[in-house]
Amino acid sequence: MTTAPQSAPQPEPLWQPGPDRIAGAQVTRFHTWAAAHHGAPAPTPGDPATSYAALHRWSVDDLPAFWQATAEWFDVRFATPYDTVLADRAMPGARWFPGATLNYAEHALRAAQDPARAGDPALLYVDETHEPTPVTWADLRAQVGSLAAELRRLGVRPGDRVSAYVPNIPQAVVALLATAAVGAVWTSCAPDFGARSVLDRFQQTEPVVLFTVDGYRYGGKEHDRRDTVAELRAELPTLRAVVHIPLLGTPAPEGALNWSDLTSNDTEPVFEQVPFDHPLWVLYSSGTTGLPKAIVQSQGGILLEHLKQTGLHCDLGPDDRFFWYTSTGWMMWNFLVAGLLVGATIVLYDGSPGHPDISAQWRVAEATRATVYGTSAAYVMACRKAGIHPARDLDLSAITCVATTGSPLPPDGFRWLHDSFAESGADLWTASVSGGTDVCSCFAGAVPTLPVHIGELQAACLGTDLQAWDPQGKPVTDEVGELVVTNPMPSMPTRFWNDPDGTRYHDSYFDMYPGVWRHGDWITVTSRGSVVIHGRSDSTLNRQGVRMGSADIYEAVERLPEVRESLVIGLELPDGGYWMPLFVHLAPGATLDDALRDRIKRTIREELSPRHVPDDIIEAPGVPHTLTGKRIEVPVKRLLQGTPLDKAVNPGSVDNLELLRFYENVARDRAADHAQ
Ligand SMILES: CC(=O)CC(=O)O
Repeated sequence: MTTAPQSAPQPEPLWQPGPDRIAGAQVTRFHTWAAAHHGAPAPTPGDPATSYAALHRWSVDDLPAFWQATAEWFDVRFATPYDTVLADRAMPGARWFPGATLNYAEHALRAAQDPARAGDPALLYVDETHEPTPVTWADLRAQVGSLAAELRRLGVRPGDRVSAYVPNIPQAVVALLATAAVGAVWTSCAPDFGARSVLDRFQQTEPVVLFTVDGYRYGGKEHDRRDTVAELRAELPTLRAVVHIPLLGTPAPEGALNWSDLTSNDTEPVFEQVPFDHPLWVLYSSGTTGLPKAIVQSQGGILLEHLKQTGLHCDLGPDDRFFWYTSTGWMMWNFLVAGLLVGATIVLYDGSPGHPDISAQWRVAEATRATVYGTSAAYVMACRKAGIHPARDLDLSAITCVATTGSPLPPDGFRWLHDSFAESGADLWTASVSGGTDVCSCFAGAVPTLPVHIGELQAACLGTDLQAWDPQGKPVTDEVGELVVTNPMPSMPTRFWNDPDGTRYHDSYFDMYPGVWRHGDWITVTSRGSVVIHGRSDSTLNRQGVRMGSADIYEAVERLPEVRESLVIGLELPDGGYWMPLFVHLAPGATLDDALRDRIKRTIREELSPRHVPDDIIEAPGVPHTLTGKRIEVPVKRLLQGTPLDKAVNPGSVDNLELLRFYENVARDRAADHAQ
């Protein structure tokens, strides 16, 4: 596989943490403590890169010691002790902390019991008015206690599924924590998902309760979802209760319970102590080519992994305000909630990133004094293109870190973030992170003690033996390979919900390299330990045996102001040939004439290589995405290969099904041309 030219051997970092930040980082303190108490190698004074590399090596070579240290460092409360840390390290099938019982929600609400913090905000809720509304730790705990008691009264038992069709509002967090307190299993969809998409998910998990809004506000408009809710109720026969959250102010429909009635008794929460591997929630894959995978993650596994991520990697603590722009239909929402585990205030924004204008997310960060702000790489690139200056025009002085995910952050995105904060004198840590729904976490990303190099994730995360492998299963460095993880992580799925013999789970990650997690991304692990993500390996472009990542092409092409978004597809033809069209969605006012075509080709040739230059450049009315905003490549490839639309894609998984008709027509026209 060829990729964008790699950085020179020792490039200048874009950013370097100062000595105070390194000394104050929680991972630094953890390292010193783990060396004293758990056999980690001693930190190398004055050399944070060597220190982190040694800590990471230890964390993957001695998994039990690392995870035991993590549990102790974060003071995880086991109601019954564990027999051993890792009884079986097989993948799939690893057995973590057998014998232990605990409760995730109990940990998320710990700060509420500190009298000094009970009146501080646990949640800061912001809608499109951009006016923050706090929910204190004490309020959050009381509401969770009340709702958990009501759920029990409704007959909800450990293991029952509790579903939610709600946006990113405080009620969603309360309902998740109450569900976890009971030991029931949470599952959510955002209310912009249509009925079919929700049913594809919830019909697999058969919930007994549905929390639902009547509608939501987005982009300055009200979106009434009462008809969809009625359809969900009709199609989910396992429901025993429906709880109505009147976001638009409508009365509860017939037979539904009122949110406020269930959450207003000031009841001490009772936390069911469940086994470590007891299911916490079911997340779903995008399901573009079939039913979404119903991914089960455990209470203990998520608790430990998220403590590690928020505390050691994002460096969050009680003084932080953690904002990630997300929805309840994306695992980054679950990751955002994890801020509570380390006592941080979490910022919930329910609204459009572009209302009233492209600066909306930055305004939320300003209004809430967010310290760590996460968003999508696509939003950063859109801000760059729009030419805004958020750090100059707003007071973003509380922000210490901007993190991105969703797709690789292109080098121009790193530069833009860094430069726009530097122009107002700020020292911004830019963290591009990558993982997935499958582990509800990151494999590589933020490390507060390491430098940031343009286009690179700082390092593999602790306890994650992340490697790039060639097709023979040999690790490669400074070369592109398949992203694999050679050791189990506690947040890996315990199973898929609807997969009794585990076949779908096994085939999703373990068929290429038995016993090793293969994620489906192309990556480079550099000799400096940083990581570059090149895109999905299931949509690889492969021209005459040379493999290329689509992300590299997007990055080059979308730098041109005329190109709003692009989609490249590589098609093996029946005659042994290869066709690689590039679809471009143009910016308003731009025209795809010969001059623009030439400029696109020249840009790709010069920035990547002649092999990356597409065979055709075709104007498209838009690029289809999954419901969590990722470009849809594989289904478009199938359409171009002649697969009918209803077989190429699961309609419930796409943001704009109509767009796919355009790609279907391209396939039809091509087939007609070839028939002549
Ligand atoms: C952490 C992630 O990898 C999030 C995503 O891109 O879905």
